[in-house]
Amino acid sequence: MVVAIDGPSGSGKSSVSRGVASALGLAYLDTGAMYRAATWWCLHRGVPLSDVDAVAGQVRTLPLVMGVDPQHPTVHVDGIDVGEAIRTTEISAAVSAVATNLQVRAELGRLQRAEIESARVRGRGIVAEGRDITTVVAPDADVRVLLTASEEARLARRARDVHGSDDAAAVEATRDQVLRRDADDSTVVQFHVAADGVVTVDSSHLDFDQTVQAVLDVVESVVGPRA
Ligand SMILES: Nc1ncnc2c1ncn2[C@@H]1O[C@H](COP(=O)(O)OP(=O)(O)OP(=O)(O)O)[C@@H](O)[C@H]1O
Ligand SMILES: Nc1ccn([C@H]2C[C@H](O)[C@@H](COP(=O)(O)O)O2)c(=O)n1
Repeated sequence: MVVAIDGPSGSGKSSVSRGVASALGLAYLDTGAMYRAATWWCLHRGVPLSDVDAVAGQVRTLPLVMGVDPQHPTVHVDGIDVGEAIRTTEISAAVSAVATNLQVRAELGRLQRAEIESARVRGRGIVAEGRDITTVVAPDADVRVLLTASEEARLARRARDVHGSDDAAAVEATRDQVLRRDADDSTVVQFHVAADGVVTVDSSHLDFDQTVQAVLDVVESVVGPRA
């Protein structure tokens, strides 16, 4: 089974997808982490992100290994564990420059399809999440979900993650990472409105466990109850 989940920043894609994959015994692919790893690789190799062709060339050499265990997802580039390095504010602020490079999207989309196919062939199945999984990378996935939440909920969640608080100052300091990034990313990919056949789950008024359950309910409604 392939489950595709898209949504804007802070909607809960990564954490909810891991919960769903764990519950169903599926692998888990964080495609945002692949764009972050590509950004880390370009900066590590001194490639200016404004040079579209140089970035694309560098990404074609990306020695990326994604660990797809939902309990312990990992990201290695050239043998280096970059799991923490790709979550820094520096990478979060820079990643849209790489994610809006259409040559990079073609290359990473190819790698993502290969990961999904490899899980499928091994008979394990996978939950893959990002911005264009339901529409471009795996439009033929068995289950396709758009996970949304209000701007207010998304900013508060990210503020709590990064600043340990969702007071006004923390929310303000989070705007760039959430709303500016979504605005930039939206110039090349659409993840605010569900495409035909994609089921919307709005988590604005759900807690984490309720949101995982809501997605599991969608899976069950599409593929039937688990054995
Ligand atoms: N339904 C929910 N209610 C409350 N908090 C939630 C809910 N879903 C996720 N969270 C929390 O919100 C934070 C952001 O979630 P997560 O990182 O999974 O979002 P994301 O959509 O993957 O964001 P990004 O695209 O920016 O990486 C996490 O701390 C997560 O535990
Ligand atoms: N399928 C995808 C996945 C991610 N992106 C972009 C959007 C973000 O700016 C960046 C990092 O994603 P995150 O870790 O915050 O989910 O990658 C994309 O364009 N397409």
